[in-house]
Amino acid sequence: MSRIELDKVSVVFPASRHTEAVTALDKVDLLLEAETFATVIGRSGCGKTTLLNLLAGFLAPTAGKVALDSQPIHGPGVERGVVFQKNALMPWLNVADNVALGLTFAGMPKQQRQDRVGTCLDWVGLSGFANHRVYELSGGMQQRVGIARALAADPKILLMDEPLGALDALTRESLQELILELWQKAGKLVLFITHSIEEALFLGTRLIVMTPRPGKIHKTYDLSFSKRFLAGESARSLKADPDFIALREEVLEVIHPRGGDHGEP
Ligand SMILES: Nc1ncnc2c1ncn2[C@@H]1O[C@H](COP(=O)(O)OP(=O)(O)OP(=O)(O)O)[C@@H](O)[C@H]1O
Repeated sequence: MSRIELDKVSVVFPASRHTEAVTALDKVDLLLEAETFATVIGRSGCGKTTLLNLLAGFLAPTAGKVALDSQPIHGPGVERGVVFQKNALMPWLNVADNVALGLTFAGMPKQQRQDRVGTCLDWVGLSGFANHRVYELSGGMQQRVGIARALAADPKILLMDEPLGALDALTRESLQELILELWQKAGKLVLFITHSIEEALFLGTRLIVMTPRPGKIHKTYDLSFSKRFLAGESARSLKADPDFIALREEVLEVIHPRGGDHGEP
């Protein structure tokens, strides 16, 4: 059972010759329990990626504690899988070898590795593409490879930084549904950053709304739309639900206050 804990976490990027010091996160407290699907939304610069980088172990806090299962995070680890908007696949490797990359580094025996890669490709609907080069795949298929690669090592938590941000609307919707099905099947704790309020509301069981300067968690919401989707309701009817629309307006008001400044979310 995985559990993420942030205790009064601050991240300050020091001033440089050309820039002032930035408080990317200011005394952030957060507790995420196993099997939560946490979505994170907020204006550009509110500290979303900084939060994910702390959990991935790419960054250390300036103050406070970041822990996974009560153990402080000191650097990257196989128990944390990461998916980025640009999936950083190796173009000279085929799909299966890209998915196997971490397993190869970890020294997993070949047969076991092949079985695991086969399972993960099956999960993301790419069974027939194991021998394709990644440049032969569409953007959506490449993101599926990135997701399969992150799942291959069977991480406890999955960290996703705008994984669907570069995709067209239809591909994005189908991958949202795939990600929910994988989440249900694999039972991971997920942290998912997005700029789309609709996506954040649809996918999350816990929505984290952040505000900038300094980066803070403004409010969190417990949500049930994704569970209702997995129980059989259609995505379209959920997104038209009055509760969904009311929450969308409420969150929009925090991110883009009416009469306030109107930067990109
Ligand atoms: N390595 C760094 N050095 C200096 N400042 C940084 C660094 N990384 C991030 N920042 C600053 O910290 C703040 C938070 O950045 P972060 O990337 O976490 O925001 P974000 O919410 O993910 O933004 P976006 O939605 O645009 O990706 C921003 O003001 C950013 O300019």
